[in-house]
Amino acid sequence: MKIFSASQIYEADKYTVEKQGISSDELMERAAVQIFNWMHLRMQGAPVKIHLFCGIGNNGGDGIALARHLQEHGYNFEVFVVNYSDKRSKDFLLNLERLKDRKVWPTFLNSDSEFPEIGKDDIIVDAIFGIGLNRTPDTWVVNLMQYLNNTGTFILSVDIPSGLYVNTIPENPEGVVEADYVLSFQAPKLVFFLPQTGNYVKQWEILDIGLDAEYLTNTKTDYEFIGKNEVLPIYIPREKFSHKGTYGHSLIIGGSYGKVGAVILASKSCLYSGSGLVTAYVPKCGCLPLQTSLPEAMVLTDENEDILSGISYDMVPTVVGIGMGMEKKEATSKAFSDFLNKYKGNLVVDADALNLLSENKKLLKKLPARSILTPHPKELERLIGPWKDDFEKLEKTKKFSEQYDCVLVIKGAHTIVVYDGVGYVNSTGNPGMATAGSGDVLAGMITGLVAQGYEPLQASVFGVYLHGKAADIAIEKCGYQSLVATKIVEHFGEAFMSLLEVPEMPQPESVEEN
Ligand SMILES: NC(=O)C1=CN([C@@H]2O[C@H](COP(=O)(O)OP(=O)(O)OC[C@H]3O[C@@H](n4cnc5c(N)ncnc54)[C@H](O)[C@@H]3O)[C@@H](O)[C@H]2O)[C@H](O)CC1
Ligand SMILES: [K+]
Repeated sequence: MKIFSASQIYEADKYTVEKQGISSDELMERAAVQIFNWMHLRMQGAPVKIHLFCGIGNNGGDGIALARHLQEHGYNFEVFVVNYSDKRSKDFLLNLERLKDRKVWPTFLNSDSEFPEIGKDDIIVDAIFGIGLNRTPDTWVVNLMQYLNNTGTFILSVDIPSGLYVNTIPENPEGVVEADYVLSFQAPKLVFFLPQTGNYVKQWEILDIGLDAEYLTNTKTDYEFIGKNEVLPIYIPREKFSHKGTYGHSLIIGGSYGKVGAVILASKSCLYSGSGLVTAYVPKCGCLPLQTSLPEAMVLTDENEDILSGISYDMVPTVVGIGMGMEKKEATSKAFSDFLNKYKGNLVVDADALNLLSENKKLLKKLPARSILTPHPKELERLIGPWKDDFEKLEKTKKFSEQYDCVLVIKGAHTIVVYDGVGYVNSTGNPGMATAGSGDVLAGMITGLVAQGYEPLQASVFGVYLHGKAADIAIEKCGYQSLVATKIVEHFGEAFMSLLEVPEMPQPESVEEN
């Protein structure tokens, strides 16, 4: 699903209005009807008090139009106009008139107004600011937002939590509504998924307001939201007349005394994601644990007992995954540099191999084209330098990825894969994954997918999705706290199978036989 910028949404509006021969107010009406239907389906006419807080732009207009539908269906509601400016939008005014025609009189809130009483079990509709916010809200509006947040009442935000911008981070973190649910028009906004702003959005859903399909399809976006529909076309089914050679030979290089587990996890993950063959390259101390815990993998050993000191092997890997549990000893650093001088094939770089790249930036130029780098936030910072906010982080990452022609996997609650100027925002995963070894498992999975012929970008996007999906399936059985990395691997099979599941169709009501 595409993630549009604010200017693209405004353009889509304009295009839709022209092409469908409708007025902009009709688009607002569609938005309001969609929100009303969503609420009506859940509330079924319940007399719960609804407090609508409406700004004076089109987001406020949506709220005012919604109030009209609530009145028509006998709901218990009250409308407040948050009068933060005298530049009221045309469609806001039109809907305000329509509401007044129905004898509904909103309360106008100004800088000196007292805020209304709100019960814990009531509902707040937040239609104060939408995607048109372009400066910090006035102090009294920030106070109102704080007041609403502190009521503990369920907050339903229209389009976006008021106070959030679409393309930047709010200057004042207090001046944002904390939404329990956001009903966003046509497409999610990038800020729903970023660490600094995602906390303002507990849950979200898309409402289709019928923006022009041709515009939506043909417009290229800087970000995409990756769900099942997006990964299904990537999936390569297995062929009947295939053999283990068809699915590649992965070489996992890493490990040091006390950190052999990282290589075991990555190798296991690589096998479970479908790599035909897996060889692990480890210091001598890693041989026995690998052979006993993972008989499917082959093992090559370094001359050194405890660390990697020279990487040489007599096989031709389809892909190399390097860095898990590797440590940054001098001999290892030299071995890694020598390896990069020689190796020009598919490469996945993780953990301490990333840190070695950060410490010796000259090595970056030696990375084979389209190498995949899988940093967590600290490793990313070491690679690209500090950032002032999430947007700058993304811009710097894009630049870095272009400069070194590499795919960057920014790990986080919503992992974002960056390549060729586009960010692919993952939809799966859960807080249980914040556990030791889950990164090794991801790197192993992506390596395994590359081995099977997935292109580096596809392998990264698909691997991140499946890794999160496996964890989502696993927590159904073990809960967040007990989700260890091994359990993620053990649910890869179910994650793959979930791709082929067809959503259950509603059954026709059974007809009783006489
Ligand atoms: N295609 C769609 O998604 C549709 C969305 N709709 C709704 O329209 C809003 C966007 O409306 P817009 O009028 O452009 O912006 P806002 O409602 O967010 O209004 C803000 C308004 O006020 C000015 N302003 C901005 N920041 C401040 C500030 N800090 N203090 C005071 N004033 C400020 C600014 O000039 C704006 O004009 C979208 O989110 C949807 O809810 C349509 O209803 C249908 C199509
Ligand atoms: K809003």
